[in-house]
Amino acid sequence: MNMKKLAAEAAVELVQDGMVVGLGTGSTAYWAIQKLGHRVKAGLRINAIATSSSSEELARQLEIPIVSFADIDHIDLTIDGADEADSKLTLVKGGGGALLREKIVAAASRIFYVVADESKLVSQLGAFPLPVEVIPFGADMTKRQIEKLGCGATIRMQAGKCYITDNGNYILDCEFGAIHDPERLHVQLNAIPGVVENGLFINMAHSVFVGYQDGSVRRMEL
Ligand SMILES: O=C(CO)[C@H](O)[C@H](O)COP(=O)(O)O
Repeated sequence: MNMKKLAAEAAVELVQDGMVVGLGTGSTAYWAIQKLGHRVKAGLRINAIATSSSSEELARQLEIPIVSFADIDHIDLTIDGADEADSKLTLVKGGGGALLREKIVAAASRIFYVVADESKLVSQLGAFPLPVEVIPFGADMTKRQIEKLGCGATIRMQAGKCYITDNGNYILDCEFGAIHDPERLHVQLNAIPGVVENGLFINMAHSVFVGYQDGSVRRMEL
């Protein structure tokens, strides 16, 4: 059972003609973009804005019209994945390294739908290391400052080199353990010079569509 595909397709059913749609990043958002591609081929008229170069490339292959922020003043609906979601719909995101663009796009969206398989639902955030995007200059110092907040941080690597985001930055994966006060941590992290953004998405998601092993999809709302 492809739980990610089920959840993604349920959310894409709600996309309407004429919308500006935010395209997420990752293996669940992949299925949403595929489904949107099918719907566009069948006549759905939308414009889309992508949260990563990889999602933009996929959308272009599927002939989904792509716009930029210069062309629009808001996004109607964004569909994106998550690494963790709790019962308040607070999220940890950034496992795919796209958290900054994902947060910019989500913040510009009237509706933000999260799509996930059931493994992403948690009673307590923090088992997944929190991704934090940092400027390369002084990254080792920024890392030490972040660690003073009570975590071990690791610079994300890819093929033996520092992973570079679409924005030319590094990702620090920060192991805080249980995150009891996400609002406070969010403020503390973003106050550190060198931190661009962190992967906590608080009061942003309107619904989380969860795909289950038995083939059902449940929509979580507050
Ligand atoms: O935040 C993200 C990318 O930066 C993804 O949404 C998150 O990592 C979930 O990915 P997947 O759907 O592959 O499990």
